[in-house]
Amino acid sequence: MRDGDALSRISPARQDEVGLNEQWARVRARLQAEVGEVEYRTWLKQVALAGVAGDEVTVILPTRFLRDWVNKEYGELITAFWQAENPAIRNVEIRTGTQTRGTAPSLAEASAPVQALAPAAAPAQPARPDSAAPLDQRFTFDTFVVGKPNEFAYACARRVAEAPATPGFNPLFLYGGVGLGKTHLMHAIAWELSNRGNGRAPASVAYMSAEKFMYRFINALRSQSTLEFKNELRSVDVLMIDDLQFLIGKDNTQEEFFHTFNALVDAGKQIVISADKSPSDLSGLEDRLRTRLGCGMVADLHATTFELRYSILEAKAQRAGVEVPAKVLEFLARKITTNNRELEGALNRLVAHANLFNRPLTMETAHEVLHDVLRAHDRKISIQEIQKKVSEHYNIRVSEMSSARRARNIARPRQIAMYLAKQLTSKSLPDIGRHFGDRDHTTVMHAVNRVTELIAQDVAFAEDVDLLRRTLES
Ligand SMILES: Nc1ncnc2c1ncn2[C@@H]1O[C@H](COP(=O)(O)OP(=O)(O)OP(=O)(O)O)[C@@H](O)[C@H]1O
Repeated sequence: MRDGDALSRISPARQDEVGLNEQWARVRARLQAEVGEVEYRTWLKQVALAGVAGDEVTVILPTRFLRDWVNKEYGELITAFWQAENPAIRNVEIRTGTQTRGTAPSLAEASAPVQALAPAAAPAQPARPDSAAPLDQRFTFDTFVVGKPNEFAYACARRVAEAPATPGFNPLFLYGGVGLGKTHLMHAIAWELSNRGNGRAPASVAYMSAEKFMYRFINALRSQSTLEFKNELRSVDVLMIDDLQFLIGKDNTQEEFFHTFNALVDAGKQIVISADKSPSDLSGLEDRLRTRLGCGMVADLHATTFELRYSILEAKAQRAGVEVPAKVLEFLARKITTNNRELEGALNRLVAHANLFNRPLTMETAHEVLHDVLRAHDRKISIQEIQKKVSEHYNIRVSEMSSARRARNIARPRQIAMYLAKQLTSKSLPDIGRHFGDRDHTTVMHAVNRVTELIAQDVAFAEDVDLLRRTLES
């Protein structure tokens, strides 16, 4: 997008914030006028100004997909409009990121290098040593949905955040399967402790994965700075190590961790650990470490229930400001049962779709957008099962599914069964045809199209098919 020839004579841009915002408002208005309201709302409304550094403007978009699309389709237009506003601008950089304030950055930020501006991280990160990892701003107690499977772990985490290093809660050991919220709870504790009010000073918190701990330790060994590493870690109020199972088989790192652990607990500091198993099941960890890990509070995050999954989806959809019908939430909560990360990922895809196309979400859209995820979670519904259920529903004999009879009361249920076979199984059209009296794949395709049409035209018919689908999926 650079246009070096024409503009190389012009000095770097130094704009005050007001001027910058005004220019940006005019650029947006011109974009809107140029591409029209619908296109603007679909693709460009979410473009936000991140800042100006030298002769380069940086704008940001919330997703990579949007960034790439806007870059490809509108990059030149945005650059041209910026240059028309301000001839000192030579380049417009389009990145992913989110804006935390409604306006452009301050003058000090605007003249800082672009790399420092995007993507914007929201709340200030807590005081922590250099080796600690940043915290995810989304992982707070407010956004954690509590249900039967995680209420105990949540209560323990809350307790530690309110009164760290209370005997009986130190260390706090959180364990459970993949994606059940261990990291979320750890970050929530860290945010809480680092923003403490009521006259209490913010605690210094070091959160890192066990893997990072090991690499930091190895680096310290190499650069002969183990003393600094030890001092750095031992100076914190709270040490959190995520995914401790990574230390299995890493004897030297375990040893170092054991000493750090002891030094901190002896000094009255809080330790929070997460792992995929309980301390007693973490075979491969040294016995003395396992014993110490289990001597505080051990809390299990159990596999989620349908109710918890539904509540998580509901809360996340609400936060995203997108109306998702209860039927769609229920469908996702029934279908994606293994881990909350996948559940959230599926919802995010639906939300992005709804935002992009500005269309309400329906069951059809959910099936369309998430077909790959759903297929992976397929309960392996068989065609025979579908044929049986549909026959029962329409009160016909199962053998009619394969018969040559073309009477409407037989042919329509047969078409519905073919449609459901296409939707709910991963079988190909010829495969499906074979199960229905060796019919040709074009017959199956016709059935799928006909049922799709009828669903769009006839509400009662759509409800009938949906009911059958839900019965089969439950
Ligand atoms: N109870 C919950 N309420 C809201 N969001 C949740 C909940 N449980 C999990 N999540 C979300 O699911 C995703 C995965 O959670 P998290 O990363 O905390 O899992 P984890 O148990 O640490 O997994 P791993 O074993 O892979 O480290 C995150 O986006 C998190 O916000």
